[in-house]
Amino acid sequence: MHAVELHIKQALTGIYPESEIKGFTKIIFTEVFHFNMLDYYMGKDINLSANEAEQLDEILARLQKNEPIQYILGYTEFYGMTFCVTPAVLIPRPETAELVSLIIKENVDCSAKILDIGAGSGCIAISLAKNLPQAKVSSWDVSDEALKVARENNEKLGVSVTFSKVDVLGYKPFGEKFNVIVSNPPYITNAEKADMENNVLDWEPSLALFVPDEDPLLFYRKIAELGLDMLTPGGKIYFEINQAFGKEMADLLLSLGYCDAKIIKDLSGRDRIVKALR
Ligand SMILES: C[S@@+](CC[C@H](N)C(=O)[O-])C[C@H]1O[C@@H](n2cnc3c(N)ncnc32)[C@H](O)[C@@H]1O
Repeated sequence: MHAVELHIKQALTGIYPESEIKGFTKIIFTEVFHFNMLDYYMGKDINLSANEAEQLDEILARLQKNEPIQYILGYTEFYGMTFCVTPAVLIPRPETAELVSLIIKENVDCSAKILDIGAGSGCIAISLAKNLPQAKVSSWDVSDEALKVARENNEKLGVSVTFSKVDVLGYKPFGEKFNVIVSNPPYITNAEKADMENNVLDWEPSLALFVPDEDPLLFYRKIAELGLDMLTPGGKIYFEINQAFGKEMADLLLSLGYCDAKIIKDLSGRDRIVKALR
């Protein structure tokens, strides 16, 4: 084993499983120190300068505190693009890419007006804007820090999503209409915290994650009610959902007067998306 690889292993053993340590090692070698992948797999040794050795120890100290590697690197991949991420934004998840894929597939031919509620890094809105070039995409978030990251990504990735500071829970519609509304809002109940990993609980923004136990559908209900005013007739609403509430979500949309509500499973077979027509 490389001396550096051994050093990483010793620093992280007992905190992470071996497979995850191997993943971090590969990222550190190839993405941080730009070591050639082939050389890495061939077992060639890696020589670090004094500065690089110091940088490695800083990274290991952060990993020892359970900080997600994406925040340490400052970026992550989503939908074939590199998004800046900071602890002010949720790290985009693969399930969310499935939501983006579905919306692109179902709206490919139209110059839709799309509203994304809860921008975070901007991953949904920016991926839609990039892949539906005729669409006009807007996105809201209540967090100034998240909006700063989303706007930076918007500029860096060369799209023109309009990001605005809006508290959706207090929003009163004023007549603006959209063809598509999408949201991946906070949806984890406090009761579910016990099952969550420390790297999420200690590092990702609570504002992006949690809803009160007594009202887990708080954001969905408010956004679906807004949709009644803000969607054009036949307009579409798409939500990423808590797997525990698929049926409740479909029932909620039908009770509000939406039609054709469908629950869609993610690649792991869990209820993950609900969509309906206005
Ligand atoms: C689950 S994260 C989703 C982020 C991003 N869309 C994604 O899929 O990775 C939810 C986002 O909703 C935002 N949010 C929380 N409360 C809000 C509110 N009252 N109004 C608008 N946005 C809110 C959070 O700041 C967070 O960025």
